[in-house]
Amino acid sequence: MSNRWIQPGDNVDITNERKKCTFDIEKMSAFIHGGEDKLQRRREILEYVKSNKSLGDPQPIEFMTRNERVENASRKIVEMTNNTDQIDGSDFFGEGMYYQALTMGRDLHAMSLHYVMFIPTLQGQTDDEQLDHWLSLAIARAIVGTYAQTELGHGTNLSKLETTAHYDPKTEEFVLNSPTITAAKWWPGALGKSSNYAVVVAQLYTQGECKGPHPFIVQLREMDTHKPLKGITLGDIGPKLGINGSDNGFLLFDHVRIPRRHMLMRYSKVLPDGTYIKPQHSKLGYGTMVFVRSIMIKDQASQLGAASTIAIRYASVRRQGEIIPNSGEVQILDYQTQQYRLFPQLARAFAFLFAAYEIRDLYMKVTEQLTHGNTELLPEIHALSSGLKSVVSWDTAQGIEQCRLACGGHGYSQASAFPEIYGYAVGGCTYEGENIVMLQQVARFLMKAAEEVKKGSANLAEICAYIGRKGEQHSRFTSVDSYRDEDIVSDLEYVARQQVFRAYEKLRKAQQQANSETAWNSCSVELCKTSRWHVRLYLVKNFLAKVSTAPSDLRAVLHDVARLYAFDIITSSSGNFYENGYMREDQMNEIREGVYKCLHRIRPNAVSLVDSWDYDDRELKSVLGRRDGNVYPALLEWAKQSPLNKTEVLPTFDKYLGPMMREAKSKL
Ligand SMILES: CCCCCCCCCCCCCCCCCCCCC/C=C/C(=O)SCCNC(=O)CCNC(=O)[C@H](O)C(C)(C)COP(=O)(O)OP(=O)(O)OC[C@H]1O[C@@H](n2cnc3c(N)ncnc32)[C@H](O)[C@@H]1OP(=O)(O)O
Ligand SMILES: Cc1cc2nc3c(=O)[nH]c(=O)nc-3n(C[C@H](O)[C@H](O)[C@H](O)COP(=O)(O)OP(=O)(O)OC[C@H]3O[C@@H](n4cnc5c(N)ncnc54)[C@H](O)[C@@H]3O)c2cc1C
Repeated sequence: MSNRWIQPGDNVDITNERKKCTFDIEKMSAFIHGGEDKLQRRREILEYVKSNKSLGDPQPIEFMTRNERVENASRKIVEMTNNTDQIDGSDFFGEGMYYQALTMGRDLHAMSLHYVMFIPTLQGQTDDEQLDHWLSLAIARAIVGTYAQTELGHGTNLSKLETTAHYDPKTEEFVLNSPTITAAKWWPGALGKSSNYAVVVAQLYTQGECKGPHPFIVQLREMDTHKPLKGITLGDIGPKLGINGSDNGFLLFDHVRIPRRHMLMRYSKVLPDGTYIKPQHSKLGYGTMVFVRSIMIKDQASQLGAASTIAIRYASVRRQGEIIPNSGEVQILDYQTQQYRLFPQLARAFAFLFAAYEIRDLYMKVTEQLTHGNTELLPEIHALSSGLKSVVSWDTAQGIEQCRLACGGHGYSQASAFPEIYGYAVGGCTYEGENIVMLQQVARFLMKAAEEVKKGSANLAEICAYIGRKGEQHSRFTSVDSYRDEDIVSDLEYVARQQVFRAYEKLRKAQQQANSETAWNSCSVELCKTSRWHVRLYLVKNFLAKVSTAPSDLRAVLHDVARLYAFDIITSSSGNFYENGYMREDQMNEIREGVYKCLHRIRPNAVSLVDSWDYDDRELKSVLGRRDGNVYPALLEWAKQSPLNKTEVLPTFDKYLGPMMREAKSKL
């Protein structure tokens, strides 16, 4: 079988790995990326990005100062968006995200929020007339916007946001104000220096009543000079753990007036006389968050896929220690512990990517239904996107760290790209709703389902139908080889269902003794566990179902990966499966053996599996993960670019170290 990943001059070990591959990598790449046509488009976009020198970095960004990073990112995003004819702009999830990942990397930039939240909010929250006016300006890039919701004092609890928008019917204007320091908007991406517009979420007051948080479009800076408008104070919030190419910002209003029609009025409205028209569903205004939570799943999967690619490739070229004495040092990928550390991360990346396709499809369905005023699926997409966002971003962050650790010392260097990948991805645990908080949103959905079941209703959404099923009292497991997909799912359903009812009963009891919120708080650890099990069950079910749709010659290898994902979940929570004698210790021990079997079976295909994700070096940006495996000369070249190496002797020597040593020597 031909293999496009093998080229002359490559490291011998990585080449040998690729020669061992038992499946068609191109076919696998097409399956992973949604079809041959999609794969072909990836290749065309890559070719274009590589051919346009202006889309490149003048030096590795790790060696740049923050100001240089912001400038470099701004230059590239303008060049990138000057050339959007290179992609199908309607395919944000596929071509848009790939084009931006290749060009911009993981440092974000002046227009990330413009594309990820500002434009989607205009699309989702404006009425027709507003859409006509604002969307064309935003798409043409005549204005650059962000999404300013979080404040210094409140991010999670939107009902307590402090920024106010008081309607004045005399002038038909809203007056935006930040009454306290804690009302300052804080965090919005590209707010500090780049954006001149923002969707600002503020408490709407009309006719003397507060109507809760609503979105408004607000001009922040003068069009020509880019100076802040009167009454507006804003700036950058300083360096962060990651995404330092983005100027996340702060913003305060001092009685700034905006026209009535700058309130986004697709769902809620304020009429000229101040009459408030409420939306059909109270959370329709939160739609952009649901959108971002949905696209985050793919983004997080890509980051974990990249980390796994780097670590697995590196483990195939790194030789250290002997397994059989005097027979030469082995590739570290041959250590079972290394496989145990890395292959589950790759398996997770697959599980998350396949879930990302599902949530994308559900999001599109919900959007379509909303155009007809149908809000039926809102609770389901809110629960699923919140749950996936939380579990996926957490596992991704932990997985990236495992990959880093598995690369030893070199994993700690920024040459590996791990610090950048981690700094970028771990933000996902916090933004778009702190994970623990979002898990509790899922739990609300699950507790309602449990209540329905208790009441004898069979009317549950498919996603939580397992809660109403009776299920087996004992696992059907007899041996790993005969452990069918439906048995795996049934075992996970048992544990997820048990946890739902454990939390439900605990909550019910607590509610008899305390008010609803206090009761909820006293059960919240169990409630979060419930949500995690629900999401893991979904991920496993979806992964196995997806594998069954793969071309037949890919199914065996993918099935090993999917089973590893499931077995890893089961064995790392064995206690839950022993409850009520559902599973025996000997059965669990067999499943544990199943993990080792999967590792052994995946080992020969490990490098080819990560090649199938189709990361180009341009996207990975990692010396350790480079396609050709020639890591050591590349590390030396990378280090030589350090600004500290521009001179043989640093001024600090003459200032500090030199005098110290000379003085010490003179005293001897
Ligand atoms: C032309 C092409 C060009 C191409 C260029 C392309 C360039 C592309 C660039 C691509 C880059 C790709 C990378 C993508 C990812 C990376 C992006 C990084 C950017 C990060 C940006 C971050 C932004 C933010 O963080 S914005 C701020 C987000 N904030 C939050 O999420 C706040 C969290 N809090 C909440 O959501 C709520 O307050 C909540 C849910 C905690 C509680 O709300 P509440 O009002 O107090 O409600 P509650 O009483 O608890 O519940 C009431 C009821 O309502 C239900 N509910 C709540 N929310 C929703 C919802 N959203 N939808 C539906 N229902 C909801 C809730 O469940 C309750 O229901 P019941 O139980 O029935 O009562
Ligand atoms: C990289 C990054 C980019 C961001 N970009 C934007 C942006 O573009 N626009 C924007 O508006 N915002 C943005 N944010 C802000 C982000 O959305 C918020 O930080 C996030 O929603 C969490 O809110 P918080 O900071 O108020 O956390 P807090 O709510 O203060 O959380 C602190 C702790 O309290 C816990 N906690 C809070 N409430 C509860 C509860 N009810 N029950 C149990 N535990 C609770 C949390 O679990 C957490 O452990 C960004 C943040 C980051 C890190």
